Amino acid sequence: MDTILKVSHLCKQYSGFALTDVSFELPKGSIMGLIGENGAGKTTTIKAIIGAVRRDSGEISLLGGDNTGGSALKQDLGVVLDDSFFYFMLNPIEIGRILRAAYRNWDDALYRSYLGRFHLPEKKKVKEFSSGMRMKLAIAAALAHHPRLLLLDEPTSGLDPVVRGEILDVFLDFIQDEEHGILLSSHITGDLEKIADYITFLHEGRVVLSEQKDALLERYGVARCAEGEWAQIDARYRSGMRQNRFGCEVLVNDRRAVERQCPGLVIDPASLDDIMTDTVGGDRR
Ligand SMILES: Nc1ncnc2c1ncn2[C@@H]1O[C@H](COP(=O)(O)OP(=O)(O)OP(=O)(O)O)[C@@H](O)[C@H]1O
Repeated sequence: MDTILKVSHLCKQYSGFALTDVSFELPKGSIMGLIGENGAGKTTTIKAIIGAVRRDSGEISLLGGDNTGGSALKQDLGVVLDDSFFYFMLNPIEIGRILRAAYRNWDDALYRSYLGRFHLPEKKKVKEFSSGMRMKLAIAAALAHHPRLLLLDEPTSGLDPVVRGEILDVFLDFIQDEEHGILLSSHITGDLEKIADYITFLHEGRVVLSEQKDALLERYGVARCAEGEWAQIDARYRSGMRQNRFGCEVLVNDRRAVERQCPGLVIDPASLDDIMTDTVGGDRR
């Protein structure tokens, strides 16, 4: 597998929180969604990848080298962090002038085409932008120097569904180039179901799973059980359980095997939300 990003055994300790043994690989030409509850460690992972957070141990290889490549590496990376700082007193055109000086491959025509595509006023000060407009500006700026790898921390948060759809289309266009890759964190799992090829799920600083999204959604299911019915499902297939008014829902990690084992049981496909909430939140028996 030709990877564009490989994180191996990454550890980072803060007081009260530890990122522990985080490993995953992003193949070229694909999009990975990083999911997990608030405080799971998604931003810390992305910051460690770009070197904004010093790791305690582990290896990070991106774009074929380690992540200490300095400014040469920066040219190939497009980054949007959830606390992206912008020059609030400037307008998008003035910001473009600053970024042109920082990036060898800065493409002013491309930048302005994104400003147009995202309906951003070129001459309005950023301090007068809504949070959604600021996010769109951050994405336009991240794309306009022709990066190969995009690292995006919650790029669609705060955006309405129509704009989210437009941004997802931009990501899908970007990934048409087989040499490109995208790692993005999001709480909007529906967006990831649409565009991600891989999912990495963090919980309390550890990787719960990291695999191909289609395989994951194919494998997992939600069994709708009447009271007591859950016990017939082999314990090794039960990944989580949630009580409801009619009995309980059991998250199963091998739908086909459970269908064979319990032919009468109704098993629906699981969503990423089901997998996240039931794996870490449910009542596990
Ligand atoms: N500079 C820091 N010093 C101490 N603790 C930190 C620091 N940065 C992050 N943390 C802690 O690390 C943990 C993980 O935070 P992180 O921002 O990586 O989570 P997240 O998964 O991105 O959360 P969210 O979905 O809320 O954005 C949190 O408990 C946070 O308080």
